[in-house]
Amino acid sequence: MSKPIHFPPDFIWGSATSAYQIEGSPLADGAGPSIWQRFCAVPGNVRDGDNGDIACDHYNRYKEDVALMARLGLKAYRFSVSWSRILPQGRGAVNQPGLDFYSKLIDELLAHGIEPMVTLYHWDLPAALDDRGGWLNPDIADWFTDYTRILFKAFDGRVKSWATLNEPWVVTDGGYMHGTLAPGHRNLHEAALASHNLMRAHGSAVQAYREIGRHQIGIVVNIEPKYPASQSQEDLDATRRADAYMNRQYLDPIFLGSYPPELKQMFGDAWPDWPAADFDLIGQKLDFVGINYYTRSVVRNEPSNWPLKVAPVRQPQATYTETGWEVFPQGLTDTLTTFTQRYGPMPVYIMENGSAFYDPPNAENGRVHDPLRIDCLRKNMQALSNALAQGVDVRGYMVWSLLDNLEWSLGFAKRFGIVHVNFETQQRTLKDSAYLYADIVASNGACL
Ligand SMILES: N#[N+]C[C@@H]1[C@@H](O)[C@H](O)[C@@H](O)[C@@H]2O[C@H]12
Repeated sequence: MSKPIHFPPDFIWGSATSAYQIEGSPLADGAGPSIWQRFCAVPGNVRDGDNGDIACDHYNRYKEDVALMARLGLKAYRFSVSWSRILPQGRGAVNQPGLDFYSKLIDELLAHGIEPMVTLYHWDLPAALDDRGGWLNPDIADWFTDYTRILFKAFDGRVKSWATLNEPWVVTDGGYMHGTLAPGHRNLHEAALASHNLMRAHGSAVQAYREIGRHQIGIVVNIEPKYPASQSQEDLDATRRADAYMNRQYLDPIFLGSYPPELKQMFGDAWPDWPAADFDLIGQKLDFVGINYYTRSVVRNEPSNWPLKVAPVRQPQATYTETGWEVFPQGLTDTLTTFTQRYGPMPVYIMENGSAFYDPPNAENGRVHDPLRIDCLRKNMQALSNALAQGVDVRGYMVWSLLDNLEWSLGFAKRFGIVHVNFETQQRTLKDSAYLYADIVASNGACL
């Protein structure tokens, strides 16, 4: 029987997006190109040749979208800042119209009683910095810190929640290990170097915030809990490797002062002995951790698979989303309890959770019925409540996503929004899941 669903009275309900996925107008008002602009321009990189030139046109429609958030009763909105709007060359001269856009967005949110939660880096590195090596250049820790200082000084009076990075694992695994995401490299040595430089940049930005900021700062990581396909030693070892690579790689250096030993075993000479001083920098105290949870994976040993030698095992009875992810709400509970057990109690936000299903508007009444997304949402709410009942200090939940948007290399075909976007007309239509989410927010989950 399901346990009673309960959320703390001050639980923060919101939604999440990212700049390149929704804003459009990537070069407007003096902005510089990002690596995603370049990546999308290479034929074959993005499904259907899609790109962020228009996306949800949020750059021009942000007031309409904030009004949508207010209609849903959201208490918070997690968005990212495009680095190359602020610093078109990634460093040097500030582009004031870029700052002005985010200042107006923040004021619009505050005017509607919606807390802005800012992600400083959500994958759209300025192309000019990639020309200087990007995340492979150790100087990027200083470049990133200089960029974040500009935002801290400009917005910390109005923004009370900052996250340095979004999903560093995806940045390195997609961008440098497998080449499926910008900047499209496939190099084991580069993946290790990018990963470590991301963490150095994270620590340096937190250090800068402690000099300037007055509120809270954290990091957002994706966690995909790993479950062994069998109790054989090979599968148990494979599961540990997968967990070390995807989950512990980013939280261990922050909270435990070292990387999981499995990484050196997997990467070999591609994984140097990093300087001890780097871990002092990376290990800056955080005010919260943001966790993005979507799915789990069941893992078996697969010696032929470079470089982790693991393979996922599809679960025959399970429901899978359009992105091929198993619907497994128990994994959300397990992620949260495991986090607390490994790193100790601390404030956690679910900064992304959602599902991609294709639900076209009903031809007769224009409504968007999305029963599978509603089923996922209900089950994840139960799982979240169960984690809270087990003592995990979860402070809030941001549904991914407010709007259907550019799903990176999957283009616009994969729709995560609780609000449907017609990308021809830019018409927004609340899906049935948006109405349910509004009820959840209004009742603090009591409607479930
Ligand atoms: N795929 N998928 C959906 C979602 C993606 O759209 C976000 O930008 C990422 O932070 C994270 O991968 C999750």
